[in-house]
Amino acid sequence: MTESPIRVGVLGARGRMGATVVQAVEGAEDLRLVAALDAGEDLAGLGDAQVVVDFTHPDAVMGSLRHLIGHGVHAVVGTTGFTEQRLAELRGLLAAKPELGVLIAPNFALGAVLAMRFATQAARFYPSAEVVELHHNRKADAPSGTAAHTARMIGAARAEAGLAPGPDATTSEVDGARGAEIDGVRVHSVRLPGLVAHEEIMFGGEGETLTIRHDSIDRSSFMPGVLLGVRTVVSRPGLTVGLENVLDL
Ligand SMILES: NC(=O)C1=CN([C@@H]2O[C@H](COP(=O)(O)OP(=O)(O)OC[C@H]3O[C@@H](n4cnc5c(N)ncnc54)[C@H](OP(=O)(O)O)[C@@H]3O)[C@@H](O)[C@H]2O)C=CC1
Ligand SMILES: O=C(O)C1=N[C@H](C(=O)O)C[C@H](O)C1
Repeated sequence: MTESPIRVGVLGARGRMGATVVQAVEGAEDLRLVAALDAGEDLAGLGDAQVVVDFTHPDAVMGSLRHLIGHGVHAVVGTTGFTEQRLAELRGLLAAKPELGVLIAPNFALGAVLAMRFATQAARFYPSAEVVELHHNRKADAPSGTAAHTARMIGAARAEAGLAPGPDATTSEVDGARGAEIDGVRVHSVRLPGLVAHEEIMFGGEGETLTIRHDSIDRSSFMPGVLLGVRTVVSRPGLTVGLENVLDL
């Protein structure tokens, strides 16, 4: 007997990512699109969705997640803006719903996940690391969720290896010229029309540099990861942060 398709709802359905997700879900035989909502639409319109995919806005996502968890709906979230405080709140809400899964991934592109993994492996071998992320100029947040996640992963690997802050002789700077500091790692944001989503992770050491670069040149790059998330989250209770955990990297 064939299994019934997973019923999927999409939040942010008229946005750049949401519209691409709608198409991807419609094209998948084992999934059925049951709702596609955007800003201002009542979440009751999600109907009997089993899994909801959220690509909206950092200011909107927590409200939606509170509703989804309260109504027993699994969630796959690409929206950025997750702080430790937000994650702690979600863990608290999920504790009362042991069967429910929420997957939050700052980046659903396979290459971006691999780039972060490779960067984490490289981190302990170099005294200095910096991240440059480059995106389209319609992006709401800076730095990107991916760059923040990358910096945190590198920062953790550096701390575990007992590395001191990278050597840096800067004593005078224009505000912002050295980027934002996340867990001891400098992160720089570029916004230009024509770009989609790109990241360079740069390491410097004695007489050499190592650069790991990933480019999403089309939003279709995120879809295999999103669909994998939808198929996985229904049998993965609790909060999962990062697609690397689903891919078991
Ligand atoms: N994890 C990943 O792999 C990726 C993550 N992202 C992230 O996804 C998010 C969306 O990006 P993108 O698609 O480019 O943004 P867009 O602005 O193109 O799309 C967001 C859509 O969500 C709508 N929206 C806002 N609030 C709500 C709400 N409460 N309920 C339903 N819909 C809402 C917006 O409507 P309106 O415009 O009217 O406000 C808009 O149509 C960002 O945080 C981005 O960083 C993006 C790409 C990949
Ligand atoms: O807004 C985007 O476009 C993207 N957002 C995510 C992020 O902030 O990391 C993922 C990807 O970089 C595209």
